[in-house]
Amino acid sequence: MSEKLSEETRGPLLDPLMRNGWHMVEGRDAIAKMFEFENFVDAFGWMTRAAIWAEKWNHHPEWRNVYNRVEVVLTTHDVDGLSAQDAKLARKMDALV
Ligand SMILES: C[C@H](O)[C@H](O)[C@H]1CNC2=NC(N)=NC(=O)C2=N1
Repeated sequence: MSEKLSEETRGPLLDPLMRNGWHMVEGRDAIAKMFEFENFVDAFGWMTRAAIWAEKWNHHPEWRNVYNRVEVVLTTHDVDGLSAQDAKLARKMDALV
């Protein structure tokens, strides 16, 4: 079961992500990033690879694809905020680019 990140634990987990293009979503305890690819097929292929990990970890993104861009929002619905699962999936998404 995920736990909501505390003020003490969120810094070390989120700071590296913030340095890599992720940002807090205004008004939500969530992180977001816009991924841009060469074309639609590259974007969709990346989504497919990310989806396999999301399903394996039972932790799913909120995402929107328009042509070569994918806007991703990560938060943990079960705890109504950010958990370590979000940081883990964000790291994996960055690694899959
Ligand atoms: C029933 C199912 O295991 C839960 O709804 C899982 C599915 N995927 C999830 N994804 C995300 N982002 N947050 C969750 O709390 C979550 N919970």
